[in-house]
Amino acid sequence: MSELNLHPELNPCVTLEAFAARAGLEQQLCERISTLLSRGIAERGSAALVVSGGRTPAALFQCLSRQPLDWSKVTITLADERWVDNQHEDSNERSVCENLLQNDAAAAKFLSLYNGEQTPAAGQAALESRLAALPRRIDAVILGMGEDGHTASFFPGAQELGEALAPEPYSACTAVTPPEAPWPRMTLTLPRLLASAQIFVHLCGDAKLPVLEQALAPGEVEAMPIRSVLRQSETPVAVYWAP
Ligand SMILES: O=C(O)[C@H](O)[C@@H](O)[C@H](O)[C@H](O)COP(=O)(O)O
Repeated sequence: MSELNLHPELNPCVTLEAFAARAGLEQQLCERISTLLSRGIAERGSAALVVSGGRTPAALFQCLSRQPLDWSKVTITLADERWVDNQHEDSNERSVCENLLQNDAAAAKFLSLYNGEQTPAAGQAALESRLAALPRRIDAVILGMGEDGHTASFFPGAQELGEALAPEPYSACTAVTPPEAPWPRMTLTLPRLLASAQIFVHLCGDAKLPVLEQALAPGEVEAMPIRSVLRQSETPVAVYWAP
């Protein structure tokens, strides 16, 4: 593991770490998340974990699923979801069920972002109520990043991006129509994601490094919405990258 020195004036809330291999990244990230969840259980009797979809986290999920903690006291939900049912190959919930809700972690509670309404907008109010069951502060949030600089479903050019990033009026989730990515989405909002003890940005592959470097450089948040996470000063953010 080594320092990633991609930008001199790095936000003091953000750390960047490069790993020689994905296995080393996944092991460290798995241990840190396990520690955060165990601390939440010890302090409050329960813990909450927000994970992302996409291709990157499957091996991390499998490592987490074998962590020996009291998963029956952990609630897991997604940072965002494609508006498809959980049997669909593009469903993030399906990936969580197949890779994370297994082994020891099979005992965890999962809070689905998809509720069968015709559109995310139609399902938003009911989901907002369901998300109220989450603790005020999430113990750990795992985010990914697309090569366009999106994270969760904060897509550049999405007409709902402003609503997803706005601190007020508060909402925990919002519907998003990505200009290019498939499927309408439901995403947790930035305020909901930032109300957490620790955010991890989990990146793999050489293609993600220049995108991260550009995201850390000056520029509009709307052009690379992951900047909203990298520039805030409320929540510690650890960026982990492996080739
Ligand atoms: O629903 C999604 O697709 C994710 O939540 C999204 O934000 C993802 O984290 C990035 O697109 C990275 O995806 P990869 O891990 O596949 O590169």
